[in-house]
Amino acid sequence: MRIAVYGQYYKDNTEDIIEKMFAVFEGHTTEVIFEAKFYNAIKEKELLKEEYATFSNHEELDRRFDMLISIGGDGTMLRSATYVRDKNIPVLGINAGRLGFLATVQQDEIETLLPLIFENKYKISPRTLLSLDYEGMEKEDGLDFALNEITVSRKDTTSMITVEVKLNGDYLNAYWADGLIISTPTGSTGYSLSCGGPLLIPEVNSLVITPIAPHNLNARPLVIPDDTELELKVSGREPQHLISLDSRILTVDTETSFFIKKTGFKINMVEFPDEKFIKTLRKKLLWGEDKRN
Ligand SMILES: NC(=O)c1ccc[n+]([C@@H]2O[C@H](COP(=O)([O-])OP(=O)(O)OC[C@H]3O[C@@H](n4cnc5c(N)ncnc54)[C@H](O)[C@@H]3O)[C@@H](O)[C@H]2O)c1
Ligand SMILES: Nc1ncnc2c1ncn2[C@@H]1O[C@H](COP(=O)(O)OP(=O)(O)OP(=O)(O)O)[C@@H](O)[C@H]1O
Repeated sequence: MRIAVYGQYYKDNTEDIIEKMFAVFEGHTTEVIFEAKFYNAIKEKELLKEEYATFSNHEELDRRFDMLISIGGDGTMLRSATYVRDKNIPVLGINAGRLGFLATVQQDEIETLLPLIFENKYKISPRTLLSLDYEGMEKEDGLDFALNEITVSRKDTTSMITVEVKLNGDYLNAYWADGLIISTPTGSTGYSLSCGGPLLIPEVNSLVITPIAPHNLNARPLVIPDDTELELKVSGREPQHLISLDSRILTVDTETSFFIKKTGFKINMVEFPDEKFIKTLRKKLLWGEDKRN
């Protein structure tokens, strides 16, 4: 099996994770490739018994790899998507962070769950992504699509912005707010949820438009079909505003029309039979903890 490994940080618990992971790899024919910066951090600590090949960007990650293992939190999973892009390489997240909605394999589950990938005992959960486009946009790496959400927000000001939204060319609304979130089902448990948006099961073919602190109190989160093409335009006191794609940020001139639609590819997340999305939801949202039910 050809496995790519990615992590953003080297922390105290990285050593334990790497050791457990390689203990599982032993006894299986594996070809491992590391993201270069993560590899250098691990190498410095003399954790590895042999030398490994590295990749530094998505072009260097070979399409024929069978899986990418992301070591970190949800933020690291989001960044993993920028390496995998349209390559169809399944992504498995080992959670070294806190919440772990996307990185679902906990550190103490590595020895029990990781062997299942060699026995083909896992499912793929395909996740919808969003793409961004506007005139003059520079297609920088990782700045043209999002797994969680695309957000517009104010920049260098406390005053609200007005976000005009059209759906397939039809005028929907002008949101007067701190910003607006266009979320995928995956992102529905992230920023959108914090702003009152609904939870969506990953397989649902929908997107959510969630205003961030709207001043018009009758503006509400709206669920739309995921084949909708959105056109947004921001006006406000400042000459520029921000657009975020997951954890990545762009500065854009106000009055620029920009377009959001789902990408032609999906990110394949690895899901184990005992770690399905609804179980993660129950665990993370503490459902069932209320002693009255
Ligand atoms: N107020 C908020 O809730 C808020 C604000 C900004 C960004 N975010 C989320 O953070 C993401 C970026 O992550 P980061 O690590 O770079 O930022 P970060 O370090 O600020 O972490 C944000 C938190 O959001 C969680 N998160 C990320 N994706 C999630 C998902 N799909 N479901 C449930 N929780 C999720 C992470 O586990 C983390 O606890 C954004 O895509 C956005 O969804 C949330
Ligand atoms: N490779 C790693 N090894 C060990 N610990 C890590 C690694 N990557 C991340 N962490 C720990 O997880 C924390 C969060 O990581 P990350 O930025 O990926 O996730 P996050 O978006 O903040 O999400 P979460 O809330 O799930 O932790 C880091 O501050 C760090 O403590």
